[in-house]
Amino acid sequence: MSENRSHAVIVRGLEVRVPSAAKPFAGPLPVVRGLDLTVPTGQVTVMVGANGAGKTTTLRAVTGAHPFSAGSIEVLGTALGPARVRPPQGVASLPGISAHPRRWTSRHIARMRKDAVPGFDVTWFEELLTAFGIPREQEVNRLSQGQATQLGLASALAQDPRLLILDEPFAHLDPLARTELVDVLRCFMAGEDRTLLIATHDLEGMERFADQLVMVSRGVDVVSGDVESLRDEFLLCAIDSEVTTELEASLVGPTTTGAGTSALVAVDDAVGLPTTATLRRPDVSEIVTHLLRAARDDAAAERRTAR
Ligand SMILES: Nc1ncnc2c1ncn2[C@@H]1O[C@H](COP(=O)(O)OP(=O)(O)OP(=O)(O)O)[C@@H](O)[C@H]1O
Repeated sequence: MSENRSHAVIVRGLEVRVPSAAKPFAGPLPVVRGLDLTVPTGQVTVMVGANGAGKTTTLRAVTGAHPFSAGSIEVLGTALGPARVRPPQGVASLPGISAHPRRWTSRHIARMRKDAVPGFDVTWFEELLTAFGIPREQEVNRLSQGQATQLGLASALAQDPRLLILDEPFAHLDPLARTELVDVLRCFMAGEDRTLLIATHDLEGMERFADQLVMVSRGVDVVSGDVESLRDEFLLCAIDSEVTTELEASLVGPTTTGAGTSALVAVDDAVGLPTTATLRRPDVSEIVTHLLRAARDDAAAERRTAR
């Protein structure tokens, strides 16, 4: 299998610039700065990162909704030009490329999608709306934020895409709707040749669902790999004794509370821990939380050094 067939998305050295809010007359500033991303075909890739890390901007570039200034993007074997473009056929995303007129109802959207998107399955769209409990005649501008998200998801899923790109699909969903969406996405992935790229802060229920993890910090990918390998690479340790500077150097993203210090530690470094330390295998959410803390602490240390 060529790399293009084995990867639904290949991003190399991506740079995306946005206008500076602080200096509106200055040129656009890069907020994605040399990012690499590969999304294996047939797998679920989860993109994580702190607020403002550049996840949405990256996904907008990958869906052709935002121009990029350097690097390359290939989606389903098609190279995207640096200008704003339509994504190749077979790609659906949330939020979609075009916003719907605010007075439209789901019936208008079904009609428009059916005409515009080859393979749009109106029956599946209607079934998803029923499952999500979206009122058919409600105007889009009168839907709650969670319902608007569900409408967008139904519209994306009914396109029967090979590649589904979702930015924060769980935001605004109640716990039941969230759980049901994970089930819908599991069904989607059970289909042949399906790939999911999802940016989320919410990793609950992602065990045994997420295959690949990409962590973005300040516009670059700082960690990427398959979830099970990352879980094998680290242990979660709890230390209830004093953490010396030497010991701290081997801890990843440590946090100290009254109950002691908790951190990730590379499996090879675990031998250097105090004998009273307890160790166990971390889950995805724990890995991400500690890696995010490590990235934030590194950024703060860099800023201090630069002063
Ligand atoms: N249109 C814009 N104009 C100016 N700045 C922007 C614009 N879009 C994004 N940015 C800036 O780019 C940076 C990255 O934003 P982005 O939305 O990609 O982050 P994110 O990782 O998706 O964050 P979050 O998790 O909070 O959604 C932020 O500093 C943001 O303020």
